[in-house]
Amino acid sequence: MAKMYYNGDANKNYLNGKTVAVIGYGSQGHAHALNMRDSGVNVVVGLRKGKSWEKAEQDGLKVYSVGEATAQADVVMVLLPDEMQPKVYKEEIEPNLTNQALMFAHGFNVHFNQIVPPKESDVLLVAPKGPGHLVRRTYQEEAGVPALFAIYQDVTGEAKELALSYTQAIGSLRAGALETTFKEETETDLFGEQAVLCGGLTSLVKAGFETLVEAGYQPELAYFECLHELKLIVDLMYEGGLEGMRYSISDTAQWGDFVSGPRVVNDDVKKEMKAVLKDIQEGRFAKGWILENQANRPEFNAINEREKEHPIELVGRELRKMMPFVNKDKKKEVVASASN
Ligand SMILES: NC(=O)C1=CN([C@@H]2O[C@H](COP(=O)(O)OP(=O)(O)OC[C@H]3O[C@@H](n4cnc5c(N)ncnc54)[C@H](OP(=O)(O)O)[C@@H]3O)[C@@H](O)[C@H]2O)C=CC1
Ligand SMILES: CC[C@](O)(C(C)=O)C(=O)O
Ligand SMILES: [Mg+2]
Ligand SMILES: [Mg+2]
Repeated sequence: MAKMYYNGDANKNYLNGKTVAVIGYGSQGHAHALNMRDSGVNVVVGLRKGKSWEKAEQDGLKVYSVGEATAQADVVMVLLPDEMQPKVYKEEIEPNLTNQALMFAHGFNVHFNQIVPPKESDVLLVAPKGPGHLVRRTYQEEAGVPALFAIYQDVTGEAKELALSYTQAIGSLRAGALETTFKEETETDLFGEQAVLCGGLTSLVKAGFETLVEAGYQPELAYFECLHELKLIVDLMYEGGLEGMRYSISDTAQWGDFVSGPRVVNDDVKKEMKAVLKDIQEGRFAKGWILENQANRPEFNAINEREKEHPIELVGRELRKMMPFVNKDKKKEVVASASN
């Protein structure tokens, strides 16, 4: 089994007297900044003027331009959207780097050579394995989201101490962290979000919903069956793995799980998953995403608009209005993140 790191493995004083600049205040940025602030770390936020700037100030944080935040920090955590990072790094972060440690939450830009860090800096990543809003919410619940950390460059000999101390300060050592490389983090994160967590899941949900609706069943029922209940089932998997979930479902469901699950996610699906992984490993996915951004995202925007109008979204929006308990906390987060 891989070596796991928990709270007892971190030097909790390592960040004392140091300043951490969190660049960006979106999903991950707000969570890292607030969790570290609440853990007693001196945090500043680096941003451009706008919605996030106002929000970070309202949250009681000190906000500066990206360059000013970088210049005064000992540690610089880059939490801008991946596609924005190379430009902001070149124009505002790099000119203000002396020997600060440079950190990321995803290895994409370093691994695919879009950012070439200076030789004088420790370079590392701390990547929570969960959405930023849950990194914040679980921290407030005295829990945490697991994380990966990786050292790309260790000039001071202290990079691992920093990684662990940082991981502790955002609450992730409560759940456990493990060491990886920039390559492994980048490739597995991209694969997970494309094949399983986001791409695989949304396609599975839509295909199930469409199958029921096309067969004449009520859309509201199909929404409850294929989307709403998914959270309840996944919560059981989160708590007790596949076995824990199967304990709670009927034996009829479990038999259907065994015999029909592999018919749906069959060998052809796995073959396609392997092809997706290969595109990631060989840089084709990264190249396509970089080019899509250079062209101002024509395909991304078109698909995004189309997806918002999918019947499952239309019916879901109406049904959730009648279930305020479903998103009483999330409502605030979604409104806030929509403004980022
Ligand atoms: N989302 C997640 O949960 C996860 C993300 N990651 C990684 O974390 C990193 C951050 O991702 P994520 O949190 O999703 O990013 P977001 O899209 O949520 O970040 C948006 C933030 O970046 C700011 N920003 C954008 N452009 C600029 C700019 N030119 N100058 C200054 N600030 C700017 C925005 O400010 P403004 O309001 O002014 O637009 C906003 O505060 C990425 O590397 C991602 O891969 C890793 C694990 C999970
Ligand atoms: C699953 C998507 C993710 O990788 C994440 C929340 O971990 C991301 O890039 O947002
Ligand atoms: Mg991820
Ligand atoms: Mg990701």
